[in-house]
Amino acid sequence: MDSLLRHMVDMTGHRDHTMLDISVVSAVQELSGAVQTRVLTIATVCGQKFVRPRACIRAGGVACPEEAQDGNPGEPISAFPTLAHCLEHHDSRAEGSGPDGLWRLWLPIWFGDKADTCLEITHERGFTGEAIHTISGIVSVYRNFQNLLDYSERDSLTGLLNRKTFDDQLARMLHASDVAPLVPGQPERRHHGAEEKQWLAVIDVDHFKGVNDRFGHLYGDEVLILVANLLQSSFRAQDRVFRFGGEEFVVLLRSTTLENARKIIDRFRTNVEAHDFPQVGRVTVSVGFTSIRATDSPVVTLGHADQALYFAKANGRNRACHYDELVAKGLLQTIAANDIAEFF
Ligand SMILES: Nc1nc2c(ncn2[C@@H]2O[C@H](COP(=O)(O)OP(=O)(O)OP(=O)(O)O)[C@@H](O)[C@H]2O)c(=O)[nH]1
Repeated sequence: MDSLLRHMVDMTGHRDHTMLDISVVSAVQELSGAVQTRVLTIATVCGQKFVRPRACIRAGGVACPEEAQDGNPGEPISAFPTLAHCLEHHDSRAEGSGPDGLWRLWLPIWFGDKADTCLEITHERGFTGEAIHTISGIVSVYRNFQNLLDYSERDSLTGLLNRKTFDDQLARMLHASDVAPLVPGQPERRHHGAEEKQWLAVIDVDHFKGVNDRFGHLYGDEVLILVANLLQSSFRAQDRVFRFGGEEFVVLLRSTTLENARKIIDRFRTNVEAHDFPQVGRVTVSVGFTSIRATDSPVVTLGHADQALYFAKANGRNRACHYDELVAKGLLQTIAANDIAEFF
């Protein structure tokens, strides 16, 4: 019992999804004597379900997060027929033995009718009723805590990630293996296509004060919710979309070329322009974007995107401007890091 309590204290002490995943696999692994315990992400891509490990621990091994690989959604759910059947029937658990002779227990984490996380426990023998009871208890605490973390990371109006989460996500992006630190005097090392980079875009709704003044705050709020929906449908699953507050949004775009970043951002801008907003009609957005360099602090990167956004606002609105291009053309001055810090 002491061990169970220790694991519960450890699990609920985290304020981060990755650490929470690691502590749940460690707890289940130790208490059930399993061969392997994994947290799986169940992602839906183009209507098809895929399964990807997110954290894993093996007998005698060390728990570790599994790195998501860009563009790889994981294995198709058809490789997990028992789990697929369980999800289809909204069951709370499923068990079965595999071709390797090992026994597996799957416990999907249901939120309403959606389960995008599942615990998988592999054992040499079947599970006793008592073991399933204990594991299910741990999974319930994990589920509640995950819900709490989600709530604290999201903006209550739009459901997008909030400003508080941004610094952490940007730091992770900077530490990801595909962002190579720049060594002065040496060319940038790249892991994907020659021109692939990470990008940060700041998006601001044009003349939003006018929307509130003419139609009232309720319609203003609805515009923000619809813009958030358009953001989520216009960007890819591996990109991250945040509401920074008010009518300002930020997107982190993963590994893509300048040409693609421009195309994706412009597709979003035209999607907003073409959308018929109830009562309000036409709404437009301005965007400033910049590449993310490992040598620049988050404040400097945000400052660059903001400078490009203000240029877009001052030059007609309803347009997307690229910071580095404006600087190269002499249309923007680079501001020293100290001066940018004073703005924030
Ligand atoms: N409805 C609603 N309005 C908000 C919210 N947060 C901020 N606002 C309003 O957003 C407006 C922002 O106006 P401004 O910063 O003057 O900018 P703008 O009118 O969009 O003009 P430009 O950015 O120059 O195109 C203000 O009137 C705020 O009160 C919110 O959550 N809901």
